[in-house]
Amino acid sequence: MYNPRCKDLDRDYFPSYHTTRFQDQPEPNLAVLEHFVRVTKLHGRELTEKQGISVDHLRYGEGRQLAPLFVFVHGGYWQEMDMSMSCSIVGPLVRRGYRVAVMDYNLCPQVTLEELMTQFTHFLNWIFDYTEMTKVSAVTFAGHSAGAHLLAQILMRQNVITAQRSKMVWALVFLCGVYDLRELSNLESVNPKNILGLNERNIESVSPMLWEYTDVTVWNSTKIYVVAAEHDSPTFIEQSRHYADVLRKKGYKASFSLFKGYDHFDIIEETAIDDSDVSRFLRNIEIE
Ligand SMILES: N[C@@H](CC(=O)c1ccccc1NC=O)C(=O)O
Repeated sequence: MYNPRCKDLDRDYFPSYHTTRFQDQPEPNLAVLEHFVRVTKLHGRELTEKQGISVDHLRYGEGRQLAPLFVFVHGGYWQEMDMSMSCSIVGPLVRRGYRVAVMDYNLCPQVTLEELMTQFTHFLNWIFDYTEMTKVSAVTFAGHSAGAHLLAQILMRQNVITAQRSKMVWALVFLCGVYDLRELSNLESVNPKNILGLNERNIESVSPMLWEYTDVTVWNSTKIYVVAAEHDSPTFIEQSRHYADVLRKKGYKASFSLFKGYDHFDIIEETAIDDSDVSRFLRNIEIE
């Protein structure tokens, strides 16, 4: 167990129960999630309405000059949220000279998690084709929660990610993710009626914590940041700490950090604010 003292795993795997905000509301967990959806959707709309940034699936830079690309993969435990709630991160990065790609993906149970993971590798392939076609200078990938889990595959798919491609990757940012799915696969709260399609046969192959990593050296120019929020559950925090350890022991340049003051949701909401702690962290990645 990631948190041996945990008495209620359902609770530990329900990020909204761990917020310290909205305590004056009858159900703070519902309030934090409702707030997250409202605020992140607003961030998306404001990009076009107030900030003059066009959000298609990709924002192209003016002309074809070299620019770094930032790719964001949203969370929602593979079954909720979509692109319209995933644009908070765009504004501050565009203002720093990045192009930003925000990924949309099929949700469970329309696809099983295994199918979604396969589709994610197609997305990675497409992104790298795009970087090659449009002269992107470097790429940073960030995933939140379930999106961090999906992103972990980038380290495994040598058939898609050639050495030349991994050298283009400045950083991988894993925000508040889960990397070992064994505990959550039987929780009705996270996997109702097994909509993720998990079983004993596939549980290890969908758990990045348990993978054998080979070809680590092709990633020696990529920094890996494994981040958890202070007000994530102890289980979530330990998953991140442990995953950073696993990666470091394999030889990756991986670090763990706990972001003070944030919960699972405002760590994303505040990516929309140019001088928030999380935006400052994302911005510093390029100069570290
Ligand atoms: N229903 C969950 C929501 C959730 O897990 C979640 C929501 C938005 C973004 C990320 C999430 N978690 C991981 O992917 C909860 O209330 O905590």
